[in-house]
Amino acid sequence: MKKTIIANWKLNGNKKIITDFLLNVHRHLTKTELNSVNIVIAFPQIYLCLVKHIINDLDLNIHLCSQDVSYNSIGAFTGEVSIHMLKENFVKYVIVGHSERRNFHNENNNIILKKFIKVKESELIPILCVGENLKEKEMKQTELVLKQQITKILDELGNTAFDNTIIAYEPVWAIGTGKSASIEEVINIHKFIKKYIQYYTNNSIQSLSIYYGGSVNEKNIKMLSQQKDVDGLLVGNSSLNSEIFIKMIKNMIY
Ligand SMILES: O=C(CO)COP(=O)(O)O
Repeated sequence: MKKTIIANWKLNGNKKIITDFLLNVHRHLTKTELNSVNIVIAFPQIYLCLVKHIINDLDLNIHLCSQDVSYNSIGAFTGEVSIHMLKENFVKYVIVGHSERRNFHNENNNIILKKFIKVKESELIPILCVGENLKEKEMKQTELVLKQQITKILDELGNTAFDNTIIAYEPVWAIGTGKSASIEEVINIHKFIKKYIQYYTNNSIQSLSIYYGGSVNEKNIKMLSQQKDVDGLLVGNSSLNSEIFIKMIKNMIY
């Protein structure tokens, strides 16, 4: 199976920066390289339509991801973007429960569950972000926190909750800090998540992928992507520069 790289641009970029970025990717990666890795980009939602046109014009094998979605479908919800709107704009993946949404927008496990359900119902692929903060890590509560974040969804949706979905382990203390989790930590946690869900669903889970995110860069991406327990990587800061992003993709291949 191809490994995935997701560029999460958060609140960054503009039309020119995004267009130049895609032109550089087109210029510096061969067709074979582009097809060796599943490349997914989460630019700010407002640019997704523009990006789809550029990707089509350049014939780039890149998929679109949204950084968030509303759990409402239609109506008086100022500022929100619905799953239908994302679907109309060719989005394939939707990030749900990123720690920045949890922390800066007070999204709790109930809100995240509602968003997760919306994405699953629409047949887009949800990427559920989970992870502990520094205090929880220091208090050795990582597994407890992960269980709480995951169980909410299992309780509501049952054994098929995570079929054909992605869970991204993103420890909050590793995001934007330059301090990635160690390979051992990543492997252990990914194994723990998989085992916990297998246990909960009596082993009936199908095609659940587990990604890692948190200070992934051009140096550590090779080692991380070579691990069989790591199906993909979510990259913030290091994905903003096309040169580094291209280097990361090459490092995943060679
Ligand atoms: O939040 C992230 C991906 O969703 C990770 O961000 P950084 O790569 O900047 O640590």
